Amino acid sequence: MRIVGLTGGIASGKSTVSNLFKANGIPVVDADVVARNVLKKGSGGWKRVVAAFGEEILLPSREVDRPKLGQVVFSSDSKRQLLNKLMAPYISTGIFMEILKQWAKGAKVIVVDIPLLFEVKMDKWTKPIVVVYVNEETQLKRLMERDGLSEEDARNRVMAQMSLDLKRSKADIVIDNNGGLNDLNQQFNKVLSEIRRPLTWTEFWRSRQGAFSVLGLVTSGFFVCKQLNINT
Ligand SMILES: CC(C)(COP(=O)(O)OP(=O)(O)OC[C@H]1O[C@@H](n2cnc3c(N)ncnc32)[C@H](O)[C@@H]1O)[C@@H](O)C(=O)NCCC(=O)NCCS
Ligand SMILES: Nc1ncnc2c1ncn2[C@@H]1O[C@H](COP(=O)(O)OP(=O)(O)OP(=O)(O)O)[C@@H](O)[C@H]1O
Repeated sequence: MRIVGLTGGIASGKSTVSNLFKANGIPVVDADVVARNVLKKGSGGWKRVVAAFGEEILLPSREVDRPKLGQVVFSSDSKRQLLNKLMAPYISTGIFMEILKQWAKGAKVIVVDIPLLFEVKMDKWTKPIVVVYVNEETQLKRLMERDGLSEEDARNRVMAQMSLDLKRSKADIVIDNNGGLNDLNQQFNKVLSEIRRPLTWTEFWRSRQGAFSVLGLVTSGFFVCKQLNINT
């Protein structure tokens, strides 16, 4: 199985690109969705986060008040690191389970959309790595417009991540999303044909089909050897 890593900065356009992959029949595992699920009321992640940050981060429904927790962690490095530490095991297990589900369904190529792919060192599990790049001005403008944030809050969120220039230098494929959606679509089509190229042998053995082929080979090898032993 080919596990494509999709990353970038906050509001650089990862979800927009993810939607293009989905529209073309490529399954996407979204780390933000996994992170949301592990913070649902009553879950293990929720309990640890409430124990560490207190009941003041809860809504009357006792679900986490996400904008409030965002305010807390995006204005303090130490609090963000604490949240990351508490949630990391739940998020990585959740992502692994989603990948496993796709493997069991027989998917040959999947995309894993992880904003913090490099920061949490999950880049070693994905190849190729696609970085959706924008310059800081476009990033801040799109972030402020989409989430209704002040410039200061938007800058805090951008600063909470590895710089996009550094991420770009670590990419196998860069999508420059400074232009409009037509431009993005054209670049996307090239990326799509790149990631749909035939699997390498290593990727093939990692797929469900490859694993069953190994099992089939081992089983028939066993019976052939047994037969040879009987006949000699
Ligand atoms: C702080 C929270 C509650 C704010 O929720 P909110 O709904 O406002 O934002 P959302 O989850 O949609 O995230 C939006 C974007 O913020 C960025 N972001 C989220 N968490 C972090 C973080 N810990 N460090 C840096 N950037 C982050 C990502 O680019 C993400 O795509 C939430 O982001 C969270 O639980 N973060 C910790 C989990 C995490 O690390 N998520 C990233 C997945 S790898
Ligand atoms: N090429 C583009 N032209 C104009 N607007 C765009 C373009 N690409 C994305 N956008 C807009 O920019 C905003 C951010 O994009 P998107 O939500 O895809 O980013 P993201 O990287 O997934 O963000 P996050 O890290 O917060 O999950 C959205 O409002 C989206 O509609």
